[in-house]
Amino acid sequence: MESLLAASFSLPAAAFSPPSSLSSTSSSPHALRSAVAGAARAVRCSAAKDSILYALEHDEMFNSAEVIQWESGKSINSIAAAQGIRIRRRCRPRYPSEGSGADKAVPRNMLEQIIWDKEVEVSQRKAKKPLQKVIESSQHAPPARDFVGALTAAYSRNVAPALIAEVKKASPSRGVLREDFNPVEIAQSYEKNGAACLSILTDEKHFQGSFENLETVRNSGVKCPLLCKEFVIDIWQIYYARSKGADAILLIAAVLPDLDIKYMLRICKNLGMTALIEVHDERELDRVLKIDGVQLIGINNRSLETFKVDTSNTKTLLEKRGDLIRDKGILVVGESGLFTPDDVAYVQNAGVSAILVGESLVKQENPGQAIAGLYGKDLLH
Ligand SMILES: O=P(O)(O)OC[C@@H](O)[C@@H](O)c1c[nH]c2ccccc12
Repeated sequence: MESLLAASFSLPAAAFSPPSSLSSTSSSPHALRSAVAGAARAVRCSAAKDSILYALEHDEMFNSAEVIQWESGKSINSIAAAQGIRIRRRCRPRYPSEGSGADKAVPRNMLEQIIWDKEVEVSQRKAKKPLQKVIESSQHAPPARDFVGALTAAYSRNVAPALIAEVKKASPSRGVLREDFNPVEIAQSYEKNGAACLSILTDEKHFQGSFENLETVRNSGVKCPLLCKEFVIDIWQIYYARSKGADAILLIAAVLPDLDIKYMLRICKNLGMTALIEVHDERELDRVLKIDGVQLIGINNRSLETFKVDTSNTKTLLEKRGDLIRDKGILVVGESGLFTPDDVAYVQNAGVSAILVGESLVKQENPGQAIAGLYGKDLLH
């Protein structure tokens, strides 16, 4: 796994007795970087090594705080748990002192199940197409479109939350939403009826989506910026999404420790992509608000652990943190469970600039025409 934390915690502890120059108070960033590079070169696990060396060579973020975490010998699961993250990772090698960890456990909820399946899927995909190859493909993709720009333009055009319309065939909570599913037709009809951006689900196992859907929509002449709706656990997926034409990608705070979010944000920025960082509760929101460079936060009204939907979640979180969010110039997307003009007005009054809607559109015979029903008016292009 190529995320920075994943890579670092794949290292055997013995490979990681850094020189004393690595102490956070005494070393310069340069000394840190070269010490870390030295340690990385000594590592036998090639995926971890590639990832670290790649990060260093491409001037990815590496600071003393991370090295301290790295040095601490804590597993990603215990670091994540300390940040309030309940979702455990399974496939990452552990420190010997950690015992059997999550290996023999059963998943505690659907999100954990999805993440464990995703770990297997990503490692299989990477075996077929290693990180370097996928980075090369991403460099040949047409440039990323301005996701945030499209949202703000649509907001001022309509004086209503900009629409991110979702191309979604099925979900674990709702089953198949649309039998006759043609992603390009749905995307074109959303665009024609005023969607600012589109969200394309790419998870196959639980949502019946695919990266092929993302790619065909991107190549179909649709101009709206595209969000890759994926369960990202590894930077490989970000480069892959870009190589298939994504302009933005979802990062879920319930799954990713702060350090992974920071690292992934940096990669998105380098690729010209926008990260939509999804939160569901106050603790996740507070974590994300401490991270620099966040432009877009999604408040999911649906818990991915219990699937309970509660639209007042957006309102409650914005009552608590709306001022800080505005001061930071962050745009908020209200996500899930929106069906009527009243729902849209409710989240608009709560302070969102955009909404992310799947089910209530995709279930209608003509998903594009359903947009006017959702807003109670036609949207301008
Ligand atoms: O179909 P709905 O209730 O309108 O929801 C859309 C979107 O918010 C939802 O699909 C979603 C939000 N966050 C996610 C993360 C993964 C998968 C799916 C999602």
